[in-house]
Amino acid sequence: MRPVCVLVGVMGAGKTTVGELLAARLDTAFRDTDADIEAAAGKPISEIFIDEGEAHFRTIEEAAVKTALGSFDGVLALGGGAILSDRTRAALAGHAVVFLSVGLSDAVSRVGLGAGRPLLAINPRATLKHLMDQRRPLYEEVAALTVATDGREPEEIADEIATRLKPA
Ligand SMILES: Nc1ncnc2c1ncn2[C@@H]1O[C@H](COP(=O)(O)OP(=O)(O)OP(=O)(O)O)[C@@H](O)[C@H]1O
Ligand SMILES: O=C(O)C1=C[C@@H](O)[C@@H](O)[C@H](O)C1
Ligand SMILES: [Mg+2]
Repeated sequence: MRPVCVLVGVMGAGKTTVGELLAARLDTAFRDTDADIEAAAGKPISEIFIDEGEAHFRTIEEAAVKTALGSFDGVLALGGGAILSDRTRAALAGHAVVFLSVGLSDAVSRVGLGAGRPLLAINPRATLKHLMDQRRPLYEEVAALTVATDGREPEEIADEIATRLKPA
């Protein structure tokens, strides 16, 4: 069993929003590893960061991604930093990974003050810029498709992915 596609991208790229729409279009289920982690921990990711720290979050995130990749056949969204793990990037080889790209100004306007996103608690704009610069090569490394999202409605993005996922 494998996901029909796996969405990656920085916070605010629209993985959750577009993923839900895409799953509905493809008549399949949607799953988000951030939600899996919160359900298993019984608390929000922001509290996991406060109580156990980011390193612990990354460990449980790697396990959550591995589980989902092997047990789910719908549309899967990963957390924005999941691709930081070498093992996760290796596990994504051969999957239909879609990188939702977004520029800094659209990402900042989408995440606002970063509520619920612990890494954006301080200076969201500068932090997002740093994360985007650091991670873009990793998203590109794992992606089979890159879809630009700036200035576009989530429905239009989901339609493009559905079209491009279809075998020629
Ligand atoms: N294409 C878009 N145009 C305008 N707003 C969008 C678009 N995609 C997502 N949004 C909005 O941006 C916000 C962030 O989107 P979303 O939560 O889907 O991002 P994400 O990539 O899942 O982020 P995270 O990595 O933090 O989970 C939401 O308020 C959503 O409604
Ligand atoms: O970009 C990141 O590192 C994160 C993105 C979110 O999806 C969550 O996984 C968490 O807030 C960390
Ligand atoms: Mg999300």
